[in-house]
Amino acid sequence: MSSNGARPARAHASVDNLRTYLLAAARRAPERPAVIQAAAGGGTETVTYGELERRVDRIAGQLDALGLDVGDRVILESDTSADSVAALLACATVGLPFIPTSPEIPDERLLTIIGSAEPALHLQTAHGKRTGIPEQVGTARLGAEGLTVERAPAPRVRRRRAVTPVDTAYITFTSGTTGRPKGVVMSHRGVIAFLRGAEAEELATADDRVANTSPLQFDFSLFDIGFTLSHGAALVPVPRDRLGWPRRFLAFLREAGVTQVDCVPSVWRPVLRHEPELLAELGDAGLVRRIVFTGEPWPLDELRALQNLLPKTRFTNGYGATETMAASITEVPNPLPADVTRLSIGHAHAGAEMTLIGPDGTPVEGPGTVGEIYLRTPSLFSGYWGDPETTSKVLVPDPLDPRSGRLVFKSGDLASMGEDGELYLHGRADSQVQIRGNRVELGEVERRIGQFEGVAGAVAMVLPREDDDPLLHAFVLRAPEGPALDTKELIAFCRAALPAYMIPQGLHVVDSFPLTVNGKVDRAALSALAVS
Ligand SMILES: Nc1ncnc2c1ncn2[C@@H]1O[C@H](COS(=O)(=O)NC(=O)C[C@H](N)c2cccc(Br)c2)[C@@H](O)[C@H]1O
Repeated sequence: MSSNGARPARAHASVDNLRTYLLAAARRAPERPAVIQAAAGGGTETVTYGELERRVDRIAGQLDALGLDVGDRVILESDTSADSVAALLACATVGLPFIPTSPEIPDERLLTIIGSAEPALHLQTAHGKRTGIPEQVGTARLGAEGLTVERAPAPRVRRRRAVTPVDTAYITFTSGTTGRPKGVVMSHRGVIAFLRGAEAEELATADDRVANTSPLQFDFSLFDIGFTLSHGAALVPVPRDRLGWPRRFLAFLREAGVTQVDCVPSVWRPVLRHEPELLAELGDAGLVRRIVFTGEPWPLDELRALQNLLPKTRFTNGYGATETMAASITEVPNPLPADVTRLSIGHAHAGAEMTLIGPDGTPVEGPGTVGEIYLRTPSLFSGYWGDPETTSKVLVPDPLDPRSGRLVFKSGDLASMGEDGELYLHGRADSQVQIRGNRVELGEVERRIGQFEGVAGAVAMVLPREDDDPLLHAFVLRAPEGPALDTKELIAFCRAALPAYMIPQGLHVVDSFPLTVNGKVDRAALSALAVS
């Protein structure tokens, strides 16, 4: 306790704190651009590392004045921007876990998150439209003066004096497969451990300008922020309303001089369909030198089409789960050799290791043998918020060293080792499905359909039926301006290569895939399509 016994003064960010780690560049070169963003009146504006740090300190002081304690949660409802980055670094400075949420999530989902996380404060931008925040939660807005408190949070007893690396940096709520959102709790130490591993891959330099295209609540955005700032590079948040308009999206990338684009595969679909030449011109102009993608398998013909337009661009496949931020970052050859039918997820990033474990709990041997990926890594999450039981199902004793006390992440992803020593995904363990007693490799079905002329992508899933065995459905994405798809021919094409039980019984040709708020194919929405 401090000398006069009064409430201890707040010990701000210490070692291994997200703020200290991400603002290191502000020491070295405060005049360098940290964030380049769309300006209100058109064009772009630049916030330097020095200016960013000033905003962080101002907001940290305002948060400090609210009398919250280390560990009290702050909901940060915003898109990625200089202000929201400053706000999350300010939270990290004073030890307040931030819960990133996007303005577009529905009210009831926000209320579910509030019910679970019981935050002290809801923070949105000056233009934020959210209303109806429960009385017990303080509210504030982010603007030119930093924080403007509308309803002060109830005062807390400050029991903690320091912010330590094991304290929570953020909690991000994923829509768990059960539909009930799970809060993934990530410590400062965890997220920094992953970012250090990513740095070792030497993907960027301080001269890079990295476009962020994901919503803030998707940890891909937290990766973009952490990756970019830890390299002393410039973060370029792409305004959400441009992502759907290829011409505006590409014009923005050109205007901001973007050298690296981080996005999920679905972001490129409309660009490929409507503005391939404009994209090729960006590559010719020496922009978009690297594309980083993650989140789900990318249909190879789409990836190949993109590579044809960008022969000089490097492609990086990032694989992993929010519970460890990610696991591997793998260079994809450009062009992808013609005989390659699946992307590898390589091997774990520096500082981590993926092991394939069989149903009996021992490592699987030999190429081609499928096992579940267990990840040994320092970037493990702390657990699911308020749910130790579900946590214990994925943070498990290391099967190769159970007495050590070390926990590993049981990923739920199946993979096998290729002849090349690299790992290849085989889908989710919990979506391994049986049709008439035979195990169906959904990825196998999707790959075969994807090879059919005129198909731009396929999603296969097994849907249950009342009092009958489940049915195998396939949703087929037509290639833009491709030939009309003859489903009988497509089924015959599948029969030529797949066993009978892997032939889709329900075939649905679609012009686009529904997407989740994080930009992934929305399988729940597709399954609803099948029964309608
Ligand atoms: N590259 C792939 N190919 C195929 N299937 C992938 C890939 N990346 C994931 N997945 C799937 O998505 C699951 C996980 O989803 S998640 O928790 O929302 N996380 C994510 O998607 C993103 C992930 N946290 C992340 C965040 C930042 C940087 C990177 Br680099 C990666 C994994 O368990 C996989 O099933």
